[in-house]
Amino acid sequence: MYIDDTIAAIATAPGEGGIGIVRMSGEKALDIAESVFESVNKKSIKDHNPRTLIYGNIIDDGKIIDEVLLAYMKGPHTYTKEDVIEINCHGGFISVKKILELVLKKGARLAEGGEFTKRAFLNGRIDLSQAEAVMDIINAKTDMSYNVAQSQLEGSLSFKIKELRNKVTELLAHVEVAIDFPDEDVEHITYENLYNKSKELRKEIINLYETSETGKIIRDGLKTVIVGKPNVGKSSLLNAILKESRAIVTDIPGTTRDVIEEFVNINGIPLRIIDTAGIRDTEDVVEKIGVQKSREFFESADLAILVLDASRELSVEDIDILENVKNKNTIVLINKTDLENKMDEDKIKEYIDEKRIIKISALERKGIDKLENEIADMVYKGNVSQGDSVMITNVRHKDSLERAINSINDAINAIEDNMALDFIEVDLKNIWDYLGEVSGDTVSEDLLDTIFRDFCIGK
Ligand SMILES: Nc1nc2c(c(=O)[nH]1)N(C=O)[C@@H](CNc1ccc(C(=O)N[C@@H](CCC(=O)O)C(=O)O)cc1)CN2
Ligand SMILES: Nc1nc2c(ncn2[C@@H]2O[C@H](COP(=O)(O)OP(=O)(O)OP(=O)(O)O)[C@@H](O)[C@H]2O)c(=O)[nH]1
Ligand SMILES: [Mg+2]
Repeated sequence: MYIDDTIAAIATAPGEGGIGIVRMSGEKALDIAESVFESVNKKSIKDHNPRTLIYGNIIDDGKIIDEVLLAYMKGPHTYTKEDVIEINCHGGFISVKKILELVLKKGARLAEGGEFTKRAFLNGRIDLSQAEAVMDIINAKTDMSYNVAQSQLEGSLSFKIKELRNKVTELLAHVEVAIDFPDEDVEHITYENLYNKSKELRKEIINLYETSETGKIIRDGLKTVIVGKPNVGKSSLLNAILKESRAIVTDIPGTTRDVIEEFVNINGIPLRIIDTAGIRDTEDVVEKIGVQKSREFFESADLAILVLDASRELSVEDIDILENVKNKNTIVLINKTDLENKMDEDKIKEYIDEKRIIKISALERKGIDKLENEIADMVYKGNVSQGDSVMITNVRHKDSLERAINSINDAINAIEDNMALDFIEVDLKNIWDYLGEVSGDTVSEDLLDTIFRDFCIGK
């Protein structure tokens, strides 16, 4: 693919900072840079060694805009494989904005989100899963999500997909030979061979697919909603987990009106923890909206933490919420265990597995570690992942693998039914295509646009 325009964007985060970077990529990057930059030694950019920082000024209409360091990287040995110019100017809002406007005036086009990385993909430096990993690195919330993304950027997933696709190619070759040179003996061996190899391949794809459950949580976080009736200590729990006084805590029921959302790292799992308004029937208009929101958040949660008050008897409201959570991923916390116990634990066990009932005191920060361990157990299901094996973290990849598995099931059924080899060939080609969606070998232009649109500007 030939790309002929030159893109520009601010690559650093907006705001006050020591240095800001304006970045350009494309055929005209060097010419545009030459037209706005004056090095102190008066030599043009191209007469300096590429990939060295050149000290000088950005000039517009004879006026100095900013004192900068400029780098010229000559394609194809660059991030995008095109000519790249980076201008390191002073940070803050104004300098970067002025320099960006100037290079746009000189013929560059404002880059779309992720467009530099998209070019790295289109120009063949990295595959699509690596490009997506770049974004995951930027968005990583814990060391573990970072490590998985880093390993994908290095090509761990690309390599695995290549390996799987090579196996499909081998199978296809067998099938094609048998189609081209029909012979009963050969055909018999082909079917048996195909059957065994297809089953091995299915196992391998399924193994990879199954990492996606944990993988998604490692990348996107576990949406965890704290629910319960008013005054049981939900906000106190949030504060205890965050180790800071984030939410307002009072002894007045109905204190929390809106949802409060924070990220916290629990044994490597990014937990999106959400404190909600206590659920009860109320005439207060504001509180009513809060209660409605609590219910909505609770519906879409990956994990519900139901808080009960140990110093009171189980009420109708508690039981009502218990009824709602019993079919979900739920942990029940019996809070305020520092006070005299009035809670009938046996009754709770009728709704929730005993293992998922934990006694805590949010006030004294007791039992929080037990809660954290239980969450980690639920996510890792015993097999603690360090995030160093090949892992599926991206829903798009998961969906493609699912399609590949369906096709290999079709192929295996076709072999079992002794169907004509042409049918099996079609299934195998589908597997090849679906696996190729992960690496980006077989994706449409539209899909690429949707994928890169979510990236940040300047990446
Ligand atoms: N200033 C700056 N910092 C940055 C980046 C950048 O583009 N600019 N990066 C990104 O945003 C990341 C670094 N990633 C990069 C990846 C590849 C190449 C590159 O030029 N690759 C060539 C040359 C390799 C070589 O010298 O052998 C290639 O692969 O052909 C550059 C940066 C992080 N830091
Ligand atoms: N003794 C004791 N008191 C607690 C504990 N946890 C919370 N409390 C107290 O219970 C009261 C209510 O706490 P909150 O955290 O505001 O309760 P909430 O569930 O968020 O209440 P709403 O926002 O109104 O739904 C406060 O007075 C807390 O200090 C605990 O473990 N032990
Ligand atoms: Mg509260």
